[in-house]
Amino acid sequence: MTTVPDTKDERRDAHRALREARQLLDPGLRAWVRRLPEPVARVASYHFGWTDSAGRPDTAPAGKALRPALVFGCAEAVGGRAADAVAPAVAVELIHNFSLLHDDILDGDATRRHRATAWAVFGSSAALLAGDALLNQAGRVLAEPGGPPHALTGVRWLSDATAQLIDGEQTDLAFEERARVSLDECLLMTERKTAALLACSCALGALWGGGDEHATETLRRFGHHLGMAFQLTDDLLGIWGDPRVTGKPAGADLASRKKSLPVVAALDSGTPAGHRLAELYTDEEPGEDGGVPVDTLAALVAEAGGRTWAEEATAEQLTLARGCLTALPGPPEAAAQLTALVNLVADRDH
Ligand SMILES: CC(C)=CCC/C(C)=C/CC/C(C)=C/COP(=O)(O)OP(=O)(O)O
Repeated sequence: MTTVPDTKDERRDAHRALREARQLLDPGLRAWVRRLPEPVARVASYHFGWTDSAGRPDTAPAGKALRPALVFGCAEAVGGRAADAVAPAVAVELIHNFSLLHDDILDGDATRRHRATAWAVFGSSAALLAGDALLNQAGRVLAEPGGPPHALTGVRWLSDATAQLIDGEQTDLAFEERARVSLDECLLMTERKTAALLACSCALGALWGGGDEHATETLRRFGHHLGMAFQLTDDLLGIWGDPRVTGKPAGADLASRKKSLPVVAALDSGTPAGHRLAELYTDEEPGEDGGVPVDTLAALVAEAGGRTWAEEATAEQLTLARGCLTALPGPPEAAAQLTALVNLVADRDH
């Protein structure tokens, strides 16, 4: 959504990195999901796009695998091998998908990745338990007997990131009940809900790649900035994204009165459009017919400067992320691949 100095080559590199991450990740991820009891294995398998609602093999979109790509990229950026970092890549993808399964129930979202959400197909109880099962498997993946000596550190980091994710989610939900939320509060919620897991993915990759403390903490910071930019873009797509590309209904965040970053920036702007938006957000709850058209709300967010603020904040976070990649100990191609992923986040449309 933001204009970046991108090239076709970089974009091709980034897509290749995501494809390769998916290939390296999938056998391990499938094996850990297969170990789950029925019916949670079937619900999880549907959620990942491997089977349809009747349990028949399917090839539905399984997600971008951004977090695993960061694990692998950061392992290589400190001079290690991506193939040695499969366990943390599987673990972060399990946590990510636990959070999506639960998030769809909490938000009542009926569509994800262009198909019906797991709860919409199998019911809330089944989807809730499938999420629980993925969360539990993530810890097991890292704590497997015979793992590396730093495995326990990895378990602690992942557990810390998951605690932040849960806290961020509950804060996000609490915002919906509040008339006013400050931008600082919203940024902190974003850091916890989204950036913490991306930062952890990068740190785990560096740890499994044998990086020293300085490189590992630099890459954790890289993941934090990339995560902030990722959620800012997600919030922009949640209002102005093309539903045919995002796989979610148009303006879904506005219809559910989410206090996402562009909305909070608009509400905080002190402009007439911001005041009008505040009246509509609090006084007119979405009714049977959806209440105020989301187009009206989206126009007010833009008029109050919320869209421009979010685009500028995204660009700032991406610049900070790129700045973390200048002096890494691994081969330059590995840092270049991470830069390509940054540009892909900058340019993402789903
Ligand atoms: C505890 C709990 C319920 C937490 C919820 C946290 C939550 C859903 C945060 C949103 C993060 C986000 C932008 C996900 C989309 O990731 P993506 O675009 O990488 O997804 P993909 O895998 O489909 O590509």
